[in-house]
Formats: sequence, structure tokens, C-alpha cells
Amino acid sequence: MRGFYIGRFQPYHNGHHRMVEEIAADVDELVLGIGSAGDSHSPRNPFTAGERIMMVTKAVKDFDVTTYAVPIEDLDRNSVWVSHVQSMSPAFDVAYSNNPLVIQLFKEAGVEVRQSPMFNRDVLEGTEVRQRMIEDRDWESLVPDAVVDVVYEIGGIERIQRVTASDGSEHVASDDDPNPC
Ligand SMILES: Nc1ncnc2c1ncn2[C@@H]1O[C@H](COP(=O)(O)OP(=O)(O)OP(=O)(O)O)[C@@H](O)[C@H]1O
Ligand SMILES: NC(=O)c1ccc[n+]([C@@H]2O[C@H](COP(=O)(O)O)[C@@H](O)[C@H]2O)c1
Repeated sequence: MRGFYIGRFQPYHNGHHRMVEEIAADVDELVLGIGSAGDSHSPRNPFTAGERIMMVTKAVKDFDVTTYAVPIEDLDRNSVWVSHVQSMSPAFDVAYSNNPLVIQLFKEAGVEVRQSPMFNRDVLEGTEVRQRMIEDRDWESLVPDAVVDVVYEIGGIERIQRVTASDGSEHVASDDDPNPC
């Protein structure tokens, strides 16, 4: 049996990892959908689809499950989103999600959906991890070690701090600005 689990994974954290651990006990193969794949370099979606593929691919090596990471871009029409997902993914038998909209769309399309408990949600939340990255507080303990390595490899902390600092404010380029725009 093959399962499907989609998230933005901005970044992939220990709550996602616990959910994958539970799913891995249920299925033979797993498709991890990298949601909002076209989004990056913003405070809510700092990491590219390719960077998130690196995070999940390295982290799921902890588990004995064949995993395919598939980027899925957003669509303007929720009504055809499940068909869009199915067109991009290896075929799957069951979708796993705790997101109410995702659950509703899959159920309406006749796809079996399974939910999991929320694990330590007071801290295991992408928003909390990103806030700690911005404020130089401990975020490393909230994500798998493989994700820590990827974030440092791609200069992720500097990126999220920069895009957050420039978010909503005017950016004036100067000669010594390494990233004028
Ligand atoms: N701590 C957790 N325990 C179990 N499931 C989780 C946890 N955090 C997120 N999920 C689920 O994983 C899926 C993907 O979540 P997502 O990538 O949006 O993470 P998030 O932590 O909710 O991020 P953000 O705060 O950026 O919105 C969703 O179904 C979400 O409900
Ligand atoms: N119409 C659409 O494009 C549509 C609908 C439902 C979910 N999604 C995406 O699926 C992912 C769901 O993951 P989260 O549970 O992390 O929100 C997100 O990337 C979200 O944007 C997209």
C-alpha cells in the first residue's frame, strides 16, 4: 500500500517526522508532497521546493520506508486540486493529513483520509521554528539533525532573517548592498 502526505514543510520539523514515523508503520511506500512548491524567499515560505526535498529525503532515511518527494504547486481552484495532486504523484491508496481543507478535498474526491494526533504542537509548528530562526533562538532541537545540516548548507538562517527584515518595508539599494533589487 502507498500513502500520500502533503505539507509545506517550511521547514520539515519533528512533528512532521513523528507523523511520518507513524505512517511508515502503516504503508509500504510513501509519497511526500512538497506543497506550495512555487513559493520561496518569503517569511512564511523561506525555502525552495528543492531545498525542502533535500530536508525530507535526508530525514526519512531514519525510517524503513521507500519515499518519493514530489513538488506540488498551488492552484487557484480548490475544486480541481486533488486531480492536480494525482497528476503529479505516483498513485496512492490513502492520504494522511491534519489540515481541514486538505481532508475535505480528498474526502470529496473519494480518497480515503487518515489523521494523526498533533505531536507537541505548542512548539512543533513551522511558524514557531521560523520565529526562532529569525530571533536566533534554539530551533535546532525542533527539527531532525538532517534538517539542521541542510538549513546551514543553504544559508537558511541568513535568508529568513533577510526576507523577514525586508518584508513589507521599502528596500533602497546602495553600492555596498550585496543583493540589490
Ligand atoms: N506537531 C505536529 N504533529 C502532527 N502533525 C503536524 C504537526 N505539525 C504539522 N502537522 C501536520 O503536517 C501537515 C503539514 O503541516 P505544515 O507543513 O503546514 O506545518 P505547520 O507546522 O502547520 O506549519 P506552519 O506553521 O508553517 O503553517 C499538516 O497536515 C499539519 O496539520
Ligand atoms: N488549491 C490549492 O492549491 C490547494 C488546496 C489545498 C491545499 N493546498 C496545499 O497543500 C499544502 C497543504 O499543506 P499544509 O497542511 O502544510 O497547509 C499547502 O502547500 C497548501 O497550499 C493547495
